[in-house]
Amino acid sequence: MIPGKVLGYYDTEHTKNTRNWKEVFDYTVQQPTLAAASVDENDHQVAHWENQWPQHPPEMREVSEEYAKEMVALGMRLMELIAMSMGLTAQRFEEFFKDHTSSVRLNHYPPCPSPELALGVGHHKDPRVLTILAQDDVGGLEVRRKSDGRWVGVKPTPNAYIVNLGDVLQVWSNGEYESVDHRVIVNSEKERYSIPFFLNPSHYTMVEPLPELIDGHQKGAKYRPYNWGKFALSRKRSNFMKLQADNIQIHHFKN
Ligand SMILES: O=C(O)CCC(=O)C(=O)O
Ligand SMILES: [Fe+2]
Repeated sequence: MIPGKVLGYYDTEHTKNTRNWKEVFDYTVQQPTLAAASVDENDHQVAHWENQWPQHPPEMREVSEEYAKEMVALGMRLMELIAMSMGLTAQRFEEFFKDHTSSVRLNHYPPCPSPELALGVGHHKDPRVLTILAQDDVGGLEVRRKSDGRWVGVKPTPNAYIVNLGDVLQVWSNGEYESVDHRVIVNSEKERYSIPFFLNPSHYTMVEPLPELIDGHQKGAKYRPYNWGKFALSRKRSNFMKLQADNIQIHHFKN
């Protein structure tokens, strides 16, 4: 990764300190996207992330931007429905998305000569609010079933999205809704494409259980507040490195 460049093309993504068998193109929805400049809690500087569009194909930028706009609209609609499902007003989550840091990722998983030795993406839970995933017909996404811990393949359904709840919703709901452990396996014959849209709050959002869901008693909160921008930046950095320790996760904020 070029220092300072956080968007665009790369093939060095890591999950839990292991390199993934894939290449990626990342772009954010807001231009520029306001983000934390450093992981230091006392540093209040704001970074401006700019997308890195290639010159070819020339229509890529316009098509990608239009797709992202539609994804935000769908994501916010889903947030209204999720809010209502929790007994909240439909607009309850709106305040967290004023300067949202949402992004789109174009994933390409090339065929792998030794698929038993690699993963397209190692097992993880999405750290964000929601993921709306489009995948082609190859398959490879697996979710871990809670009842027996087994990996279950998510069959591709034509013209359908897969919606994953992320860790931020788990915290907002005080653990009532859970993010799901998932991974991507690769195969030796076919390349695979997927396009996740990640709905993320504004960088300055303090993520914490909603007061009305813990009866206003801080004692009942299962998580301590954390700053989304600092958390996201710390995760993003560790995505490009082989670290000795696990990267930061919501369980680090558990009470
Ligand atoms: O490619 C996929 O199906 C899922 C990718 C994924 O889990 C992620 O990017 O967080
Ligand atoms: Fe994921």
